Amino acid sequence: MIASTFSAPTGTPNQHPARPPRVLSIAGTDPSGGAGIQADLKSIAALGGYGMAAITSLVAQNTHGIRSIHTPPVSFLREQLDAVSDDIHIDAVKIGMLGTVEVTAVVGDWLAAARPPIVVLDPVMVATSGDRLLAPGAEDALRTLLPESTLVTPNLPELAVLAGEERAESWANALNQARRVSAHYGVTVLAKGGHLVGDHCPDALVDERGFPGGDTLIEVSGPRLTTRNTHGTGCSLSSALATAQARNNDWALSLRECTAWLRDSITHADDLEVGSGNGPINHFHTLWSAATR
Ligand SMILES: Nc1ncnc2c1ncn2[C@@H]1O[C@H](COP(=O)(O)OP(=O)(O)O)[C@@H](O)[C@H]1O
Ligand SMILES: Cc1ncc(COP(=O)(O)O)c(N)n1
Repeated sequence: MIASTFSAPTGTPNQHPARPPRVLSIAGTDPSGGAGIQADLKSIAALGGYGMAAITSLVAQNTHGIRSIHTPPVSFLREQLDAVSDDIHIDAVKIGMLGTVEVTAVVGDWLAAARPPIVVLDPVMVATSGDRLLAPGAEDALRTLLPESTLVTPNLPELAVLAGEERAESWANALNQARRVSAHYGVTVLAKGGHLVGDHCPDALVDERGFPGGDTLIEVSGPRLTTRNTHGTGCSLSSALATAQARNNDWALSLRECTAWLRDSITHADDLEVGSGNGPINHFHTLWSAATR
């Protein structure tokens, strides 16, 4: 069921038709399962990919917020990354929480050596709960990864930091900010409307260099859903996009596929009843409902 739901239409470029795309998440943990590496692996699997994970930081957190963060020695992160790339052809990388300047530098060095074909950077700075996930002063280090990335997926506060500007208060301003970041760093930017108010949630891919066909904007929009269970939506969308793009090689198709899946996962988030704070989304709603049909 899942294969027919998410397989690319006939005629769409598909680099590896014979096997699922291999997607490596480089991110922090969420032992309550809603965000970070745990959300990434679920999202990669839900989109039909083979998920792998190298951990930057161990985060004691739940649906209410973050309690503490333990960062293992960065030499050990490099060992994890090399262990994967020495053995396995990686189709796409998703980068989430980096946390420190040192971790960011190790990931940058590894990217330069391993050269994965698709790099989706979710520039995680602050959790939904308001807790910091990036050390103060590490923003400049994070910016150095932008030219090495295929796609960067900031939420509105993160987009403002990347642009070095005030936070956009309208969708039109967010798109203009995304255009400036794209032009300055030579990267595709996903502008996300989740942090705006209004009855719709727009998302758009922006690339000032132009997508194939010449457009610089690919926009989608859906109704804003009423739920407090949106923990990990940014993590989930970025790893889903890395997976879909490795399969489709078509950003417009990947964005439509992933936002439709995310909307379904948010719509059915309340069914999970996990935790008493901001709970996770329902990553496998499509698969589970197909299994019981
Ligand atoms: N209440 C909601 N209803 C529908 N979509 C949402 C809702 N909240 C977030 N989204 C979607 O979730 C994704 C992540 O958005 P956002 O909340 O802006 O990022 P982040 O999780 O990184 O803070 C976007 O595609 C956004 O449109
Ligand atoms: C390890 C890790 N990475 C990212 C997030 C952000 O997720 P959210 O903004 O939905 O809280 C998080 N809470 N934990």
